[in-house]
Amino acid sequence: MSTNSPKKRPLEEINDDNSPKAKKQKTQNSAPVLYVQKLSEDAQTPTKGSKMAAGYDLFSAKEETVAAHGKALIKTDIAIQLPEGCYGRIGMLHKENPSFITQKKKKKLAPRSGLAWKNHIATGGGVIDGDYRGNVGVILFNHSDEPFKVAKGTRIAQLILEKYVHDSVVKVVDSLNESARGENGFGSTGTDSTITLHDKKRE
Ligand SMILES: O=c1ccn([C@H]2C[C@H](O)[C@@H](COP(=O)(O)OP(=O)(O)OP(=O)(O)O)O2)c(=O)[nH]1
Repeated sequence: MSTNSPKKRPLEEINDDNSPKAKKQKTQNSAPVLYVQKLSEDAQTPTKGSKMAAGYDLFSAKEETVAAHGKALIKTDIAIQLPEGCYGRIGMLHKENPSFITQKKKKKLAPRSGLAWKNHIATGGGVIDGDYRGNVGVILFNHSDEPFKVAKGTRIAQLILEKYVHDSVVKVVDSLNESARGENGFGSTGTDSTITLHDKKRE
């Protein structure tokens, strides 16, 4: 056998490169990373409810009560470093999400959906800057007549990683380019009153 002939890779190695396992590993290696620092023993790692879920569930680190028609800042006891070019947006758990389930009671309550929806709980604030390294807090508003108890370890909100333009500049101008929508807004595309508004304009 000639010593100059190019080295052939074993067949198994080639197959390995294309195997679903190898592909998954490659994807994982190049995936954007959300770094999470736990600030106390009560902190929980954000988790995705499903593979295609848009957001990571965030958990309350302490027991808190949100007063009726009141608000509270619920600490997660995690600090995060977002992937380059992203900010974090805190949003409400989807109403179909089995939310507000304490870890202990999970088995018992798992089929329940949308306590957030049923209990008139909404999130406020919600923008986590890329350079923020403090405790991620979730502002909860309670629009109901009853106090809302948040147990330790409760899923309270979701964190969505969103890409944004961070290097834009502001220019003040006398006019803007034309668009099909123009100044129409606030339900202009879907309510009867808007149709009247459009009709009036055409007259
Ligand atoms: O729901 C929220 C909103 C904000 N923050 C944190 C992350 C964010 O980067 C920082 C500052 O938030 P924001 O800029 O909205 O508040 P601000 O009142 O403008 O404060 P600052 O002057 O510190 O920017 O507070 C949270 O943990 N949860």
